[in-house]
Amino acid sequence: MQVHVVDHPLVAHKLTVLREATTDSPTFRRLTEELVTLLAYEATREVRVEATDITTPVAPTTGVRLTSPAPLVVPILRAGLGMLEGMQRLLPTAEVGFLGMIRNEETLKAETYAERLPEDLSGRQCYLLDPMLATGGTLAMAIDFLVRRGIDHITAVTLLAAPEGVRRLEKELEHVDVPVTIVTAAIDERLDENGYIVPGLGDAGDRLYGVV
Ligand SMILES: O=P(O)(O)OC[C@H]1O[C@H](OP(=O)(O)OP(=O)(O)O)[C@H](O)[C@@H]1O
Ligand SMILES: O=c1cc[nH]c(=O)[nH]1
Ligand SMILES: [Mg+2]
Repeated sequence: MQVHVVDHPLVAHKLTVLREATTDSPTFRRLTEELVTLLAYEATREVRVEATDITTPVAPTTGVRLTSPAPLVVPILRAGLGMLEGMQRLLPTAEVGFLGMIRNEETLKAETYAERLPEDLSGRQCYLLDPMLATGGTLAMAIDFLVRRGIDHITAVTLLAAPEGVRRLEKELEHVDVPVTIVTAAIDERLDENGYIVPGLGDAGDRLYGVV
């Protein structure tokens, strides 16, 4: 597994405003989208392309275009939904599938409550979207699910990651053949006793969509 922390002053600035407890929900949603677009630029470095012949107004030349089928983008509901538009801005032709997952607040174990993905995922490249990699349980379960369905290249885009979650994913993915990359805006200090990232930004889903 590769971990890529995007080191850029604009990312750091937007993340700082996002973290602030006083940032309201509309601003939080807008900043999430903007951050994802910046992260997506890095996350799509290995997007599959193929050579294509074109003719400019001046001369024929060879360029590249995204291979078909287009990559699959999978936001993990709820909070990952806030990242979808930012990702689609860079990959407008991507197909979108959905995974609904929730972490049990007591056991911290992830559960899947919804799944809507294309039937055939074999040989597909996938971008998983979830702002928070905390214990890593949610992403580990999502990655396992996608690999079993045939996805053969995964990039998970997160806003924040905890060192504990990154270590867990590294361990759990040791025997997974599919290449997995985590692209994140920051790796924070630690998890607290409730499994929240410290300093973090609180509950991403609640800050995007309200407390349920
Ligand atoms: O790494 P983990 O310890 O598994 O925690 C991270 C998960 O927790 C949050 O979702 P939550 O369960 O709060 O659902 P929500 O998006 O509906 O708020 C977050 O969006 C991740 O999916
Ligand atoms: O800090 C955290 C941990 C899990 N989920 C969140 O939304 N925030
Ligand atoms: Mg939540």
